[in-house]
Formats: sequence, C-alpha cells, structure tokens
Amino acid sequence: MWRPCIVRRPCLQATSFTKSFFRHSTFQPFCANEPKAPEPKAGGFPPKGKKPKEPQSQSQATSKDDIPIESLDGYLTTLNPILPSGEYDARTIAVMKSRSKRLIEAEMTRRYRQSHKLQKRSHGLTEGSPKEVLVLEASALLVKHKPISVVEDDAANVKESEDIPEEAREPLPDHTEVELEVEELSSTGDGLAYSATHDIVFVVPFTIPGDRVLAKKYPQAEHPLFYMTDFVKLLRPSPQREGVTPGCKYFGTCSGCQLQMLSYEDQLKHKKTIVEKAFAQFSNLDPALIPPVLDTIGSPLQYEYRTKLTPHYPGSSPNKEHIVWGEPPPIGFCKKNSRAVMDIEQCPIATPILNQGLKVERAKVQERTTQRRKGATILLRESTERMTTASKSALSGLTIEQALKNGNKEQGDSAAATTTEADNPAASVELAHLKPTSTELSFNLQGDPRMTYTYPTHVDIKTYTSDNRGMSTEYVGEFSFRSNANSFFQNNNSILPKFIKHVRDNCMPKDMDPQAPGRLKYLLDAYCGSGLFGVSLSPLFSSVLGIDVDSHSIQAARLNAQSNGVPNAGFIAADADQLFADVPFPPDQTMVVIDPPRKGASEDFLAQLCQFGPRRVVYVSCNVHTQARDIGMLVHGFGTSWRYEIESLRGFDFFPQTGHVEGLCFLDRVPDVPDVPDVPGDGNAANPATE
Ligand SMILES: C[S@@+](CC[C@H](N)C(=O)[O-])C[C@H]1O[C@@H](n2cnc3c(N)ncnc32)[C@H](O)[C@@H]1O
Repeated sequence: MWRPCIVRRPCLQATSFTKSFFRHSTFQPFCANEPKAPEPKAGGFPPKGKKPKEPQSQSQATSKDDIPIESLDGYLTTLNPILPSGEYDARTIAVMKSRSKRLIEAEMTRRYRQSHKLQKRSHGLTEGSPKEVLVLEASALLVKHKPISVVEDDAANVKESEDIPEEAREPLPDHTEVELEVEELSSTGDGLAYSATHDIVFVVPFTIPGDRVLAKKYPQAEHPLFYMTDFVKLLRPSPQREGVTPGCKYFGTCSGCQLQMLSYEDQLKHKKTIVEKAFAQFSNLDPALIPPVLDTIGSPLQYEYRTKLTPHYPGSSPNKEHIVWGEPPPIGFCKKNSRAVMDIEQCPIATPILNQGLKVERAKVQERTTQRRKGATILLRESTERMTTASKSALSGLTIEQALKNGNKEQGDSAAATTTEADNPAASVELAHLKPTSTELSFNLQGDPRMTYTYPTHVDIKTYTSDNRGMSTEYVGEFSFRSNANSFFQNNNSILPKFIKHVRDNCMPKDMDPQAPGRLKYLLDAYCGSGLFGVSLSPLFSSVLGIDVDSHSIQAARLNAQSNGVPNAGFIAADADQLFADVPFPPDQTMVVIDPPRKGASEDFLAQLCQFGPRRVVYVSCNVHTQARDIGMLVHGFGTSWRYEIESLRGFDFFPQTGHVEGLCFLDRVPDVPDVPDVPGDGNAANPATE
C-alpha cells in the first residue's frame, strides 16, 4: 500500500520565500475540480500578472483552497488519497502534489528560468525542425543520384554530403530561374528536385512528384545540400494533379497550405509516408522495432475545419516594404518564403463563422488605419452553444427559434423544451457529424455574426471571439469543453469525436480483460491542456490526474471535469516533469497519455516515465519528428526498470491541405534489459524481453 510520503515529511515550512511566492505570483497550484471552483466571468480568467487574492486567515478559511500557507503541514496530514472503495482519489492527490515543497520549488525555478530567458539544456537532441527534416530528405535524394550512395548509413550520408568542398560547385546566384523535374514530396510539404547540373537538391514549394516547373533560387545562407526556391510556373503538371482544383485562390502564394493540389486520398497516403520517414530517420531505432505504419485516418471535413485563426498585419512604419502610410494594411498570413503579409479576405480551411469574423475584424483594423503604428495578430476562435431537443414531442408546435428562446439558460426558463448539451451528456457521439437541415447567418445589433446550424436532434449556434481573455466552448462527442480562447485546444473539431473514440477503443492492452480486477484503472494525462483526454477517457478509469504548465488551461480542465460530471479527476498546474513524483497509482494499473507541444517531451520526463513504468503509454503529437525521437528513447529505455514496445503507429489528419499530421502511437511496457540495438543494428540483436 502506498504511503503518502509528502504527508510524513517535515515539509513545506512556510518560509518567507514560499509565502511571498504564493502572495505575489499567479501560480495556481491548487487543484481538482473542487466544488467551489468559480465559473470564470464572460471576460475570462484574470490576465497574466494580475495579483491573486491575499490568502485568508485560518479562521476565515472555508475550503481546501483557502488554507493559509502557515498551516499547510497540518492540513496535508489530514488528507487521505484513498477512497472508501480502496481506489485512489486523483483530486486529493492533486491537492497534495500541488502543495508539495518539491512542486512549488520546481515551479519557482521554472518561472525564474522563463523570466531570465534560460532554456533547459537540450542534450543535443534533434528538434524535429523543418530544416532538419529537409537535410535528411535532401541528403537521401542526393544519395540516390550520386556515387556516395554506397555509404552505409544515413547519418554518414549527411556528414559526407556536408563535407563536399564548396569549390566543387559553382554557387548559383540568387534569383536565378531554373527548370526542374520534381521527384519527391518532402515531409515539409515541399517538392524536391535533384539537379545534376548544379549537383544539389532544389526545394520547390507547391509542387509534387511528376511536375516540371520553373523555380527561382531564394536568397539564403549557402547550404551544402539544398537551395530553397520560389515557385514560378508549372511547365508540365504531374498526372497526380488531374481532376484536383485547389480550394483557395491564395494557394501557391500563401504559406498556410501546401497540399491543395493533391486529391484527399493522396494527401492521406503522403501523410502515412511522413510518419514512416519520421520513425525511420528520427527514432534512432532498428527498423525491426518499428511496426508497419497504419493508414492515416482522414478528417470528416477537408475544408472549413479550422476553429482558430490568427491572421496578422504589419506596423505602419513608413519604411516598411509593401506598406503605404495611411492606407489599410494587408491583413492575413505570410507569403511563402517571406515575412511580407499578404492580404487574405477568406481562408477556406477555416470554419464559416471564422470567415465571417475575419470580415468584421478586418473592417475594425481598416477603420483604425490612421492611428495604426504597430502590427498585431488578430485572434479568431470559434465557440459553440449546443441546444438539444429534450424530445421531439416536446418540440412539436414550436419553431426552432421559439424552442431556442425557451431553452435559453440565461433567461432561466425551466419550462424549456430544449436543453444545453451539458444538461444532456448522453447525447450521441456522432451528433456533430450529421448534416444540418438548415444553416442561417444572422447578426446582432453590434454587427457580430452568428451561424445557426439546425440538425434533427439539436441546434448549434456558432459565434467567434477575438478577445484573448475570452472563453470558447467546443463539443466532442458527449462532452463539452470550455477553454481560454488563447490557450491550446485542438483546431479541427470535425475529427475529434472519431479520434477520441479511437483512443478510447484502443486504450486497454490487447491481452487485458477490461473487466478483470487488474485492469488499467488510473490515467495520467501529461500536457493535459483543458482536459480533452482526461475528461473524455474518464469513463474508462477510476481516477485521472492531469498536468499542464498553463494555469489557465488547468483551471478550465477542473471546470470541464465538473461540468461534465467527472467526479474523480484532479489537475495540477506545473511542468510535466513533476508528474511522476509522489504519484501513488500502481504502475501496473496505470496508463499515461502524452500530448506535448511541437518540441516534444523533455528527456527528464521520459526517463522518469521509464522509471515509473506505467503499463501502457499513448503518445499523441502534432510533430511526428519529435514524437519519433521521444518514442525512440522510450523503446531504448534509460537503463532503469522499464522500456517500451510500439504496439501501433499511425497518423490522424488533423490538418487537411497542409503538410502536417498528428501522430498517434500506443506503447506497452516491457522489462528493460540491455541490448536493444542502436541504428545500425544487425537485426539479430533483438531484446530477449520482447521475444
Ligand atoms: C499539444 S497541447 C495538448 C493539450 C491537450 N492534451 C489537448 O489535446 O487539448 C500541449 C500542451 O502542453 C502544455 N505544455 C507545454 N509545455 C509544457 C510543460 N513543460 N509541462 C506541462 N505542460 C506543458 C501546453 O500548455 C499545452 O496545453
């Protein structure tokens, strides 16, 4: 039985340091969806830097959160993280962890480093950047065409290619136009063409294999393996373009999308190769340890799917290129290969309400043209209010507008024929994918747009917010999620029900009876954001503990657990590196979901994970290159107790028309015994534990 060591330690002395930290910082370590958590006001959470309330004196304290720092020691010893059922209570664990001396000190260190712009040591790991990807893929193409293809491994290939003496090649002057035959589509979404004349690879945006194109060398620091280019003209289209019309008039100039010239089926195939190449090149694993990558699962919506847009406009400095003083600025996205902003009136991958919002926000900026000095980014985030019909008969005789009016919660009309989705969590997972029977655009008196989508069983009202501190709501299956408009939430709502269902259906190890007493009971949700995984997977687990460094997201996660009726989920605002310390969940019964930002997880986090040894790991990532790097480390292990085997690997297309793909990988724990071969491996040195 686990004994909570933080309780017994003479810890958390209320030094003047910790007292002052709590009083003067926005750090919100206190946890769990405790009943008292207040619903944020319309304006959202308090702005960063705003001083939190002074702690109350002990006599005034009314809940766990109000316990003054001076009496935490005593308070912690009163907590019991074990429920009467014998299972662990994540909310109490979250309170205890949040108040542990270790976590508070770690958070103070993190903030110190952040304020002094100190980065954690990178350990020389790959960052999975587009440049690194291009180096590997360009060198593979060079190797295909050059005698050095006899060299034995990719790493050596890169080295050898980089060693080509500069004099061996006449540098091509910038802006020179060249005719090229595109051979490969890189994982960055750019075409790659090898030129024997120049003995180098050209990276040509907006092209695919089979295209013959005219491209212009882009000015850049000389690179030994490739030249970046601007696309000039299609001289002969690839057969793959046949029957495909790009959905956006800006495609070919805007930097946002790369693949609109490909059929959707071809986009999905290409994304499968991105995952394959990422694991082949970035995982440092013997190919025998990487299972065949499964087919990419597509997005129900291939346009009009993005629920967040961040167009920007430049400042009005008279010297700025493309800017005429006093004229409305271009508002949109950067041109490919350029920092110049191009004016974009409509973005076809964004949802219709965001495009309506774009019109409104553009007009606002244009009105202020003469006062404009600085450039800025505009936030556009969709928000949905869902009304479900309590029953068809209850609706009879009412128009949808009347039903909606009746169902308006703000008016507190309890005789409503409709209710919000939060009142009716059993609503169908597939609701969101039914086709609306009608769609209506309307505007309020201030000119703010709203779109009403009527379905047979419910009505979705979509609005947008451009307020960084505003809140937005999204529905994913039977759950609703509120989050700060500027905090992270997945951008493609149309694929989320399918994605979450897939994760849910594959959570349990294949050989495990989901009803057996030793089944997985506990979920650790690392990089949990506003609780997407923690909340929507909670029906499968007895207890869920989430961690995220963004305290606004954690506050939202607690409220989301509460509003979705999830009683046993606790959330901690801290660096993910603090997740495993003092967690009492039995590793044999624990699953960890990892969903880090593009840069991936820290090596420290991964080492701790292997030390802790949860039975199963699900790794989700929007950067399959850092995902491959991290999973490579989990498979190799850290020489501690456990390492991992990849059970399955595939992409989900969260980002249609672009070169990005979301990677999803399930891993199972195996004992860590030495001898997992590094690349290059002899293929025979498989780990005995896996046989
Ligand atoms: C890709 S998002 C995933 C969020 C969530 N799982 C979801 O799907 O909505 C990555 C999250 O990692 C958080 N994050 C970034 N660095 C972190 C760190 N060092 N420790 C903990 N969380 C971190 C961000 O705040 C963000 O919410």
